[in-house]
Amino acid sequence: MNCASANHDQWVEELTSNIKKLGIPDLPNFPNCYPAFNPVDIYRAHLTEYLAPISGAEINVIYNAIQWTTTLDKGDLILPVPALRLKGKKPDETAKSIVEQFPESPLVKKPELDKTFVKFFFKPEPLAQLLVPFILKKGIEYGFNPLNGLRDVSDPSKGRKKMIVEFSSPNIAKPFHAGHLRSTIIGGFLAHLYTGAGWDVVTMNYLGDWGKQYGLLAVGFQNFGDEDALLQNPIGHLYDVYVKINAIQREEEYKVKRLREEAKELQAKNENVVEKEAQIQDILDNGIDEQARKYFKRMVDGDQEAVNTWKRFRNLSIDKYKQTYARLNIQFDDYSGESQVKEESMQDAAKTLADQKVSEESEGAVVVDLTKHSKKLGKALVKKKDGTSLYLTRDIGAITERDEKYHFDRMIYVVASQQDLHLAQLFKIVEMMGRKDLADRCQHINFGMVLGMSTRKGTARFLDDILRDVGEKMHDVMKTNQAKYEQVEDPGKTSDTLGISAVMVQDMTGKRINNYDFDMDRMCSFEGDTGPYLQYAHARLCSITRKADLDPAELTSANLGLLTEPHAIDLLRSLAQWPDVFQNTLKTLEPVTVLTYLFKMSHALSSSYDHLQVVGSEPELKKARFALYTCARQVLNNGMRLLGLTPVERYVLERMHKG
Ligand SMILES: NC(=[NH2+])NCCC[C@H](N)C(=O)O
Repeated sequence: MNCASANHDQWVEELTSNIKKLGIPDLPNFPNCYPAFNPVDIYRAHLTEYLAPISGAEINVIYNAIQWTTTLDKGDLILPVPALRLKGKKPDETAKSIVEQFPESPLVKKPELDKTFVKFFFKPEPLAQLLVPFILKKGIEYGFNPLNGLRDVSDPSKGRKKMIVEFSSPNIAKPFHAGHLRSTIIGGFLAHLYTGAGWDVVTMNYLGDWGKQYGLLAVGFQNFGDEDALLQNPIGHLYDVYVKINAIQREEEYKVKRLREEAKELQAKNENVVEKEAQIQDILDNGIDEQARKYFKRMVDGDQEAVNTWKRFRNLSIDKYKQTYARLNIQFDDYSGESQVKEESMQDAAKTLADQKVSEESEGAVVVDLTKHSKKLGKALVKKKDGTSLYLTRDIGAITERDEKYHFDRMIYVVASQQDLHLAQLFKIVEMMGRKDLADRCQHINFGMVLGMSTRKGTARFLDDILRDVGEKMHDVMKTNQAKYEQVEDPGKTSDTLGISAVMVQDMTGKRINNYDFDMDRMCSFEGDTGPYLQYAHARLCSITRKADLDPAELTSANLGLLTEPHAIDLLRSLAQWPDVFQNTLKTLEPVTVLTYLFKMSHALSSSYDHLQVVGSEPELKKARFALYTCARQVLNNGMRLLGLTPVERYVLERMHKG
């Protein structure tokens, strides 16, 4: 996607000659206008040129005022006249005079008036001539725009902007809960989004892998660890070990409490408490909690053996995570984590906070009083009485380290909204340290909860369990159509992919901030806007390609003037919107923006099948329709990949070929 490449130059030449044939003299050149990436920008520029003399508004204002529409009955592009900010003129009158004076255009029909709006509809034939070769040429890049990420659009040599997306970030030896699942899905999507926009994206996983509880885990392993089990299933085994040792620790805690009460009672009766106190002291000195504390201290002090054991647990867990992430099309460039934050960076930050009188001592601990800025932010603890760091302290150290290591232009933290306060405190403290520049480059992307996520066998613990369950469910469903089932090459793999799509699409169906119910039946259903439905739409297009048995190279010679039916035209109009949907998604940062579009497009597609048959049509018509469906498949494929889905080429389901 190098815009300076010979490939790109050749494409620009081709496109220029193509639009000349349509009566447009040259490719437009405006700020925010990317004709080589977004065909609708050619229309925007064309409309701007026609609107300038008749509206009296300024060119840039007009260009930016022209909007895309979410439903095609509103037109392909729409001009809200008030957005032209023409002083002293009534918008409805201006709109009327624009409609009356708008000259005959090679690209759009006569505009329509709708109160203070002017609606523009694309002429079908030029649209087909412009769009189909455009999509065929751009292929897997259609819709994406690598120029968005340039530091300076007029000078690509200044390089691309750098983005860190921190997401997923599970805690080792703890369950991978729904919050991590959502962070993984949304973060993966954001990474694809910014990569598609030409940013230089670093994906980062910030593991929860530090703190006294990891000393506890090591002690647990000394007691209950099993080498074979560890190697076979590190995540599951470490979790089991953790649960066991944690139970003992709790028991001891409870025992101390009870002994203390008993000692109190004895004291009240003036009896001897020496024995009870010795028992209490023994637990406090030698119990699991103290062992864990000592072990963690060894880790902090860099004791080789302790550190190595810890590294092993961590590395084995990461290897396993990697396999699971790969199923979701996700790779991390950087497995960082709380354990990786240097003591030095935390101390530097602590010193700055103290020097600037931002932090203060409070009963032996160190706090930052944020209530001066906002009551909601409260007082944040940054150092415990015993001098050890906290989750927040480590995040403060980490943010400065990342800045030094990556010099990022922006960083996104994809974390559940339960941690809104934590991240707000983090950003505020960084600002108060005199690093507003750094805080301003960071953003918290939050999301709501998943309710009732459980597997067939009980409460969900790990991502793998969830994916296995939905995969099995999809497999069952596929088997209900035995004849079709037999055509699927690797049903296990296909059902796995479908299951993953089901989970992901359900997750992305609402706005991020909304909670939703984890509903396995609904997400695996083919009725309604689900992952399997989207996969079905894609697989069906692939099947058309197979059956048409045409050489893709022949498509360039298709007679696109034959695409005249309303269904064909509406499908083309919908396909033209995809680059604008992508641009809009960069603003909303919501996967649902993409998903809503893909479902709408798929519906247009499915209602067109009966009207636009490929097999059995005249050869020329067959070719033209095949070109149209090839474009639709490309757009669906690009959209699905942006969401992190793996489009399947062949699969079966109950309602197959119903539509
Ligand atoms: N920089 C951060 N604090 N990222 C979020 C980490 C999430 C944390 N490991 C948890 O599970 O709650």
